[in-house]
Amino acid sequence: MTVTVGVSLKMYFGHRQATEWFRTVAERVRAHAAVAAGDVELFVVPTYLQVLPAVAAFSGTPVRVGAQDVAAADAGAFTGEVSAAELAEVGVALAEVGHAERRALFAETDEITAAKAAAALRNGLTPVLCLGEDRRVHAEAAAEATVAQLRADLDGAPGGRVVLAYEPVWAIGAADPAPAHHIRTVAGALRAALDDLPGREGSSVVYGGSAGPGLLGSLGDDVDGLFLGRFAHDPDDLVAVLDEAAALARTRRAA
Ligand SMILES: O=C[C@H](O)COP(=O)(O)O
Repeated sequence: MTVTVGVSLKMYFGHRQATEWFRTVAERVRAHAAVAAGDVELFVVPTYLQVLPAVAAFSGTPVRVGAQDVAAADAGAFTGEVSAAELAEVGVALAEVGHAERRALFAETDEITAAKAAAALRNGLTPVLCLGEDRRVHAEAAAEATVAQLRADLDGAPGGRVVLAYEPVWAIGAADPAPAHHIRTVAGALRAALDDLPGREGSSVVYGGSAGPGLLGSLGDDVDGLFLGRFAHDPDDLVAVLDEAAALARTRRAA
C-alpha cells in the first residue's frame, strides 16, 4: 500500500515564503523516485490564499494540494467561508476537517466536523479528518475516545476515501511526538474501526503531532504515513521523511 505523507503549513508562512517553499519542494519531489512511482503519496495543505500558487507550483508532479478548512454548505450567504465545490474547481484534492486547532480555537464540534467531512466527500474531495484525545491518557483509553470521535465525525457522510490523521492534542506543537507504542495502539484501533465502516476502501491512517524525520521507521505496519507540521518547514527534513516513507513502502511490498 502507498505510504502517505502530508504537510500542513498552518499559518506559519507568509505568501512569499510559502511560494518559495512550494518551488523548492516541487523541484525536490520531481527528482524523488518513490513519489514519481506512486509508492509515496505527498499532499500539501497551505492557507487558502496560498492554494492557487501551490496548485500551479505542483502542477505536473503527483503532489496534491489540500485546504485547511472547508464550508459545510455548498453555496450561499456564508461570509468568509470557502466551499468544497470551489476548492475542487481550482484543483484542490483534499480538505482538512476537525483539526485540534479548529476544535479548540473556533469551537468546532463533532457535528460541525461531520458536516464538513460530508461536504468534502459530496464534492469529490478527500477529507483529512483529524482526531485525537485532548489529554495524555493511557493508549487504550486514547484509542476508545478516538474511535468514538471517528464514528461521530463520519456520521452521515457519503462513501469515499478518507485520510484519518491521528493527532493527540498534547503532542501537537510539542518537542517530541507521542511514544511509538501509544501511536501504534491508537492507529491500530482506528484502522480496525475504519475497516468496519462501509464505503471507506483505500482509506489511510496517518500520525501527526511533532512528527519528523526518524519517526516512521518505529511505527511498523500500524500507520500508513505521517502528517507533518513544523518539522517539514525545512525541505531537507521533508525529503528525509519521504526517503523513510519510500523505505517503508519497499518493506511492505516485500512482505
Ligand atoms: O497539522 C499538523 C499537526 O497539527 C502537527 O503539527 P506539529 O508537527 O507542528 O506539531
